[in-house]
Amino acid sequence: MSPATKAGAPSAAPPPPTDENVTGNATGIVTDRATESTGESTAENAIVTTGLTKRFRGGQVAVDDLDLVVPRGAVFGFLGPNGSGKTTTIRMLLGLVTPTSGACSVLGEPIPAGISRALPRVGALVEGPAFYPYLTGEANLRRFDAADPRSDPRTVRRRVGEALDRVGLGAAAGKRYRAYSLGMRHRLAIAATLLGPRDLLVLDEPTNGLDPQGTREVRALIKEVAADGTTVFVSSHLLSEVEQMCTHVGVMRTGRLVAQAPITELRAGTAPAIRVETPDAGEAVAVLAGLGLAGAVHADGVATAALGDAAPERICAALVREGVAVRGFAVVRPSLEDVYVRLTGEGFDVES
Ligand SMILES: Nc1ncnc2c1ncn2[C@@H]1O[C@H](COP(=O)(O)OP(=O)(O)OP(=O)(O)O)[C@@H](O)[C@H]1O
Repeated sequence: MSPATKAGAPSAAPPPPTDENVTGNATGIVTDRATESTGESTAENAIVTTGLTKRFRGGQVAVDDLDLVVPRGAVFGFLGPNGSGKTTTIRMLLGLVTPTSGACSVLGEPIPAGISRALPRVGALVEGPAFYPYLTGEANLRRFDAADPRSDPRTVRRRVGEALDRVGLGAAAGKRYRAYSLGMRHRLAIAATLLGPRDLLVLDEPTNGLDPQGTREVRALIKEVAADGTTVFVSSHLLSEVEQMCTHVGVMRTGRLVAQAPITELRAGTAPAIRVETPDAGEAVAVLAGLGLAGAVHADGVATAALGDAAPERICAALVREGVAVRGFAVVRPSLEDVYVRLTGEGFDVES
């Protein structure tokens, strides 16, 4: 099997389901049953799933009754800890694994029935890239393209060149893959998803194993691709990453979707607070409470309270007026992690 086609290769043209690991289709995936039951338009949304469920042989429910809606044009962060069902969901969306029940549509096409119409417009990167180490980046992409029966060999030179330029590897096109840094390898994998015009990119943990610099590069690249109008569905277990890159987020936990919304909407659900660094934290709390701010407390030389409708500059002025030595003063917006903890009541394997 060539590296370009073996499971786990970045694939703009995933192979048909092998179903080596599926429990068959006892209840039958009703893929042509429209996803209308959710009332979500498959035309306006790049991905819609309804009750999507995957139970592996042995009874393991990897994905449980998933109703996912990814609007067109979004950078949708599919967030969840290890083992929460992200990859299995992505594999179902790409027709690589057959759902046990439920339905899904990609770019308005039911999967798997309409997969041949949807996939040419989808670039997908699932798990680790697999390229020939002794070939150049350009030659690897050419081989990769040749493995896609839908691609046109007459335009391969131009398309490969454009994809390499797009990911910033134009100058390194003639370098052997084995001489690429890890960041360059990830970029080449993304280039492989961009060998044709794509309406949707599906990227499974595209920054896995990258150093902070490489992570930043890939994040910037994803934003650039999205700015051109491509919808991006990207899985990650890193909250900070999703927060910096995505417009929308869906949070998975043990196979279930516990939240999905635009990031701004999720954050809006948690009120901002003020944070005062001072050696007079006890006095600061008294002043804050006196101003009517709720939840004023202090610990380790930091006084905090809910901001409410109060004007931060007035709070700061009042503290100084009352003789509190203000060393630091900030309005703290809740991070996605705060929201996640509030939603699920749990911590998260955060890595910033
Ligand atoms: N082929 C399989 N057979 C049996 N169980 C599986 C199979 N693939 C995945 N699972 C199980 O399904 C659950 C979800 O796995 P999945 O890989 O979808 O999670 P994930 O969120 O992508 O995790 P990670 O972030 O570690 O990649 C896990 O408990 C996993 O062990």
